[in-house]
Amino acid sequence: MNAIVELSGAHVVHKARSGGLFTRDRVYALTGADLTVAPGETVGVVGESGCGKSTLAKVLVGVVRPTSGTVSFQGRDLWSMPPAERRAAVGGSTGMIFQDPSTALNRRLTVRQILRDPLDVHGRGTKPQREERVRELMSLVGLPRALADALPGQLSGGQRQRVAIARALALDPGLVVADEPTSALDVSVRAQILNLLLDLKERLGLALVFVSHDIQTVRRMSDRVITMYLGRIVEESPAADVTDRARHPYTRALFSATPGLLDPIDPIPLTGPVPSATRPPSGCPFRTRCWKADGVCADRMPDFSAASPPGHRFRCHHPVEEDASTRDLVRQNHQSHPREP
Ligand SMILES: Nc1ncnc2c1ncn2[C@@H]1O[C@H](COP(=O)(O)OP(=O)(O)OP(=O)(O)O)[C@@H](O)[C@H]1O
Repeated sequence: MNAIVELSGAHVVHKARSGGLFTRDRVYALTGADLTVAPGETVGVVGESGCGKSTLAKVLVGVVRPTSGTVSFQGRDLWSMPPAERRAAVGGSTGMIFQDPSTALNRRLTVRQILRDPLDVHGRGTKPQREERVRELMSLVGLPRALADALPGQLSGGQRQRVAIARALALDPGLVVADEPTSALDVSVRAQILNLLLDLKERLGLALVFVSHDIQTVRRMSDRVITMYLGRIVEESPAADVTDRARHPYTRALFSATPGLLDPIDPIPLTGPVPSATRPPSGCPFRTRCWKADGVCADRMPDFSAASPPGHRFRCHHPVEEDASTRDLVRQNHQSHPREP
């Protein structure tokens, strides 16, 4: 089946800023990302703050242009298209849902205007057809019609996020990218929004890329989980296996620290801070915190190795043994302290 979107060797490098001014330093937000999203699948993206999850999400929907590498939409290189064609391709294929609907929605526009805007911009249908589409979108996300003339400030947080979801769906995209879609919401409405996303995905056959700090939710929502560390994708694993069969030490450590996923055991400790994205370590970026690291890890970043089942791959010179339990890893970690190679 053709991929909806495919990244190949995508790098994003920003100029670093200090006190509002650019410095000579560079921030390596995304390094060599290869990723394919197929129709109908849900891909979860996990990793600590600053590891490049949002950057990856924005590259996937054409909001950020990679410094190098390619982004292909249905086989066509997005950034070599003329701008008008690119906008049409992005608008018609993808929708994005941001973390905070209060800032993502124009507070001066009514719900009806917010939902009609993408239809107007992309010239979809006649005026009455657009009005009908707005009604359809509101009903799709469970918003009462009476709210059509409300402003975002008159809605609850959950209702605002429903508007943002409806807007992302306006042009009937095949892919929706949701970047922390529930983290700004009250705990009581988070489950409703997640269930809505799952329901829409099923009903509309959407592919979903779901970025979240909440590892438990990512695992529950996704078919496949991508682990990122300091701008790099270090593992791709079927979601069902990611808790106790992931092969990258970082993925195992991340999931071991999530309450409720494993038997109550001590998490695998990670020593030291995440290094700066301005000066990432040589070789494998995780080596400075990894209990398995040695000289080769400092020399070069390993290529991806394939693991079972198909679709599982990781980048590590010293992967976790296939049958190692998290308890084994905690023990190993205690025995060998991470060394600076
Ligand atoms: N426009 C920018 N200019 C400079 N640096 C940036 C810019 N956007 C992102 N960065 C940096 O790039 C790195 C990756 O950022 P990104 O927002 O993608 O991470 P993240 O994993 O989504 O973080 P979080 O979970 O905290 O949202 C970080 O070091 C961040 O500070």
